[in-house]
Amino acid sequence: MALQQRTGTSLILRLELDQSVGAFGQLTRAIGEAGGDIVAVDVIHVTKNTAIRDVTVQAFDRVHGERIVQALKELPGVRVVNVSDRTFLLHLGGKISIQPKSPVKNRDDLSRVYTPDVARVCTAIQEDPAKAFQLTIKRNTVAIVTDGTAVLGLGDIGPAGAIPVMEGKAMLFKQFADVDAFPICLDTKDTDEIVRIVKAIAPTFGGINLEDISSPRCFEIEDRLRAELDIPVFHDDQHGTAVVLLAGLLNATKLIGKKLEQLQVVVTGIGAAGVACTKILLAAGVKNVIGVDRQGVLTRSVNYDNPIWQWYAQNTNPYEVRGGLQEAIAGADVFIGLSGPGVLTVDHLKKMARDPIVFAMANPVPEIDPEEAEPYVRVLATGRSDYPNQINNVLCFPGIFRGALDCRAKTINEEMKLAAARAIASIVTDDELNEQYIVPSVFNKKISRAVSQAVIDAAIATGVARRERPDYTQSN
Ligand SMILES: NC(=O)C1=CN([C@@H]2O[C@H](COP(=O)(O)OP(=O)(O)OC[C@H]3O[C@@H](n4cnc5c(N)ncnc54)[C@H](O)[C@@H]3O)[C@@H](O)[C@H]2O)C=CC1
Ligand SMILES: CC(=O)C(=O)O
Ligand SMILES: [Mg+2]
Repeated sequence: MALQQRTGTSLILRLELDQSVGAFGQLTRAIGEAGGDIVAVDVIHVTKNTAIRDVTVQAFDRVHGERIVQALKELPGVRVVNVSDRTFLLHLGGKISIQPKSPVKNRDDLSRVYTPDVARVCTAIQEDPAKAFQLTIKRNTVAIVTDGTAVLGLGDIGPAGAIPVMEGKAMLFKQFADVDAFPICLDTKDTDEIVRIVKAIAPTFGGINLEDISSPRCFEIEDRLRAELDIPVFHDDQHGTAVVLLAGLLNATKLIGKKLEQLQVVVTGIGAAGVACTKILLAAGVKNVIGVDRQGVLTRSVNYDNPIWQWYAQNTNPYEVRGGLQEAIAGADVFIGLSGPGVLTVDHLKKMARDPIVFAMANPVPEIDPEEAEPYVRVLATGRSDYPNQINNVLCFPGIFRGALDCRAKTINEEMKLAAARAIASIVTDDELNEQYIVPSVFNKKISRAVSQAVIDAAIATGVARRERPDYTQSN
């Protein structure tokens, strides 16, 4: 309930009210009695007998919103003309658009941007394909590719249902790092077909951000595209999440005074994000990670059909813990949730070591209600923007692609990811670091520059940059 209250839903109610003394007071009282919170009132139109007003009301959730509307419908002298949900209003007609960089004002402009003069530019690129980086949108454009099979924690909701999330990612790419990103939602789940389509569209793009493709197909799709394309291919749910998780953990462990090597870490949800987070933790020095999925703890004594689980079981759970979360979490320092709501309980928290660190990162609803968990943990983080410590891949993907595009990296490798994680962590200074502030806010303007510069340095050091001196005086 508390979680719902903080999330809430905001309704704009267009109401026609009789112009009688006390009518507005009755209206506000009815909304208050139904538990709604009036956020704003706008007068739209007034006549001698009636007034039309837009009343913005905050409700706990959709059902609560419906109850408020019903209460108003039953109120004498009030007519509910229309109900709009502010979130839906923000999505009307989509959230992004394409703008030309210069106007086409006359025939001369037309013949340059289009035929006949454009043909000279086309031929120049045909003769030297690398010129596509200078003379087209390629240098600053990323494809956000999904098949809609693992959209947030909503699961397989299909490619059309995935569009709003991909549009949202495109907005964030632009706002935080001036990267032009375009949503591409594919109506196929076939691995071979996805690989073929992405390869076929790749010429337009400087990078491919794979998003919300379910495991285990996501691993093969990414591996094959990385091998076959000469532009960065980055599965955000794996690596973006892993980078931000590591940043958060580096800072959280400073607070509890433990080194990564000393930690017992439990990960629930051994899918795209869970596997990548585990890999980055192992690369950063964590020795004891225990993975738990629906069937329980992954252990090396079991043979798994899923090859990535087979790898996982061989490389984690060094003390061969068996059972479920109940067994895995006993004495654990860190819980990392990348599974779904309700997985973690207060009973689990009570079994953890002193000063527990809990990153409940499932979206949109975390593994445990943060308000329920708070009294039992030292550091708490979620993937959401309405709580402190938002561990979300948005802290990573804009800056990492900004850096990769600027140095024309062929790929995004492990060193670039580790550098990005350290850069994000370093934005929180030792003076600022506290339980409520282990990662910088998404709106901290330093992030994208710090991440992109760290990524460029790592790309140059590891020999994957094709351009060493990006020009920051240009926007792209
Ligand atoms: N905060 C962030 O930045 C991010 C959060 N996520 C969240 O992490 C979750 C997983 O995402 P992906 O790895 O992309 O999905 P995925 O579909 O690849 O993997 C999910 C895994 O969780 C397991 N799982 C589901 N419910 C479980 C339960 N009750 N107990 C144990 N295991 C369970 C599934 O069997 C599957 O192996 C989603 O809720 C997603 O929104 C994912 C990426 C980034
Ligand atoms: C944040 C994100 O990418 C996800 O939840 O899937
Ligand atoms: Mg995602």
